[in-house]
Amino acid sequence: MPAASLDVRGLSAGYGPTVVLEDLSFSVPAGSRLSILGRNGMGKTTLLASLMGMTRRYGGEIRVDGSDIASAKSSERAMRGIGLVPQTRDIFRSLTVEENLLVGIKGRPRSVIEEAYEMFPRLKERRRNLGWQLSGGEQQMLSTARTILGRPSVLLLDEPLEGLAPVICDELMAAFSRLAASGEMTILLVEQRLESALDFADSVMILERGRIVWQGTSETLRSDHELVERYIGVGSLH
Ligand SMILES: Nc1ncnc2c1ncn2[C@@H]1O[C@H](COP(=O)(O)OP(=O)(O)OP(=O)(O)O)[C@@H](O)[C@H]1O
Repeated sequence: MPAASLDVRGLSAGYGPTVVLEDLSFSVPAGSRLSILGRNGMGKTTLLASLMGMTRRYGGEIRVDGSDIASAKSSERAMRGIGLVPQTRDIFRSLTVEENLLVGIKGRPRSVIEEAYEMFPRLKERRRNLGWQLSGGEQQMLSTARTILGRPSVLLLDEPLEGLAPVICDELMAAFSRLAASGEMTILLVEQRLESALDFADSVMILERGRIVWQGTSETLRSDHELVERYIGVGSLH
């Protein structure tokens, strides 16, 4: 599937009776990259989960290449091109790397696993290791690779760098940039590391208490220290 556009209009969502996201509207053109920023607990994970159909929706539209998927179940959204790499790095701990990847190929030939190994050569070295034997960085690579083997047209990455060593973060960000440059996916990245988020994205959205408080280009945000301090935190930019 080629990259798809994402248009969200008036999205309100939450958990049970709790409304977390209120009236969000934004657009991400096909093949572009959006970083989603904001302090802890502001609704970033809830937004990605809502795009994947894992929360309760109170209203609004979610259009992928123009067609509304807001009422579709998670499994149907996955079929229609949404792929989520969750913050929890969901992998099967008792399966090998290769078995985990086989789960992600969705009916494509087994040989496509090589695409994952090309993206993350470390996974090839570890292909017979069990999920629980992997480092945090390798688990993130596996979780990402498994989602990507399903060829999503809109990829959602939830804090992929959390808790990882700088050298692994660089490796992952380079892989995400290569994916974005391929033009095959539209990518939404939730990331606390501001420099990485700005380097990666064309545009940025800041959430505060479940609302969008700022949208603009990475360049504009990078040069506006007051804005960064107000919504993200003092000393976030180096
Ligand atoms: N399963 C849940 N049930 C009820 N409330 C929840 C649930 N998950 C998150 N929340 C609440 O929703 C709000 C937004 O949380 P969310 O995890 O989306 O924020 P976040 O910006 O991703 O934060 P972080 O950077 O810490 O991951 C918080 O007030 C949180 O307590």
